[in-house]
Amino acid sequence: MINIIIAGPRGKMGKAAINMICGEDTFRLVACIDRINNGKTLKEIDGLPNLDIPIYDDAEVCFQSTNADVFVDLTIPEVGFLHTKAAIKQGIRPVVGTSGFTSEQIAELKLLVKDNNIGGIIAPNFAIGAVLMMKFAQMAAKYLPDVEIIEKHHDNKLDAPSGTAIKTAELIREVRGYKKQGHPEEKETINGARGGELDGMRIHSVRLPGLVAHQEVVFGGAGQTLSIKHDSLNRSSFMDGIKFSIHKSMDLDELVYGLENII
Ligand SMILES: NC(=O)C1=CN([C@@H]2O[C@H](COP(=O)(O)OP(=O)(O)OC[C@H]3O[C@@H](n4cnc5c(N)ncnc54)[C@H](OP(=O)(O)O)[C@@H]3O)[C@@H](O)[C@H]2O)C=CC1
Ligand SMILES: O=C(O)C1=N[C@H](C(=O)O)C[C@H](O)C1
Repeated sequence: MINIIIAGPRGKMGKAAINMICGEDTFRLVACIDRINNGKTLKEIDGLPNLDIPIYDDAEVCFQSTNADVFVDLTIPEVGFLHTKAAIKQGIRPVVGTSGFTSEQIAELKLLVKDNNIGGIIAPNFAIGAVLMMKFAQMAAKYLPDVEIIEKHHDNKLDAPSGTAIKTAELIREVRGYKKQGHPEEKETINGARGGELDGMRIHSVRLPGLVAHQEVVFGGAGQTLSIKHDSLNRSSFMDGIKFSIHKSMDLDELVYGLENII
């Protein structure tokens, strides 16, 4: 039995993850972290399972008072980072879905995990289709190095570009390095028209109501283009990846960044 704490239980991902965890025979939800509802239990919150699971607003108090194996964070980067540090210091294995951590923060967490002799996972995207899209894009970039990334999300998303778009660009960078793209003398007449830039790759973030999570990686070569596209149509797309990561985190002895490294 794996004892699990979740932060962000009222969020879109938190709710879906709680339902998934409560339906698994080998998982036991033991506490939640929520900035409101301290001292209440899950069953007192509308839309959450009718369970006597305690809720804490203070992550450190939660980790010190609860016997847990794995901590799942589905919040926002600023608090998610603090939660994750506190969990690791308590020897609780992190499974982080929250996007928007900087590379410096990820490096700091990797060291902390090593120092505490545990393992864990930070996954910019838990959907297997998205992981394949990123890997296929990395394969294609070896042959078609001119590439732009278009990610589209719901308009409640706080971070831009998405964690998935950053991870995609990082994977492509591993095979092609820096490459200046577009006309050498191109100029924006409206700021941001060419998107954000990572090692010469342009990343365009679209935010609209009605969208969930979508990304297209577009390659261009002489007389041809190649598009690799993934769509998450609802949040069930992420649940198998979270389930897998919780199990896998129990065997890891390092903090892995990206599901592609362990599937
Ligand atoms: N890795 C993956 O596959 C996926 C990752 N994500 C990421 O997961 C995270 C959550 O996404 P989603 O569920 O859609 O977002 P929601 O906005 O629906 O939920 C976010 C949760 O975080 C809580 N929260 C926000 N601010 C604070 C704060 N200052 N202190 C404590 N809690 C806070 C919210 O509580 P409150 O209501 O009080 O603000 C809410 O419960 C995001 O970072 C998103 O990018 C999303 C989908 C897939
Ligand atoms: O906020 C979201 O919704 C998502 N966030 C993750 C990201 O930033 O890549 C994963 C997925 O795209 C959904």
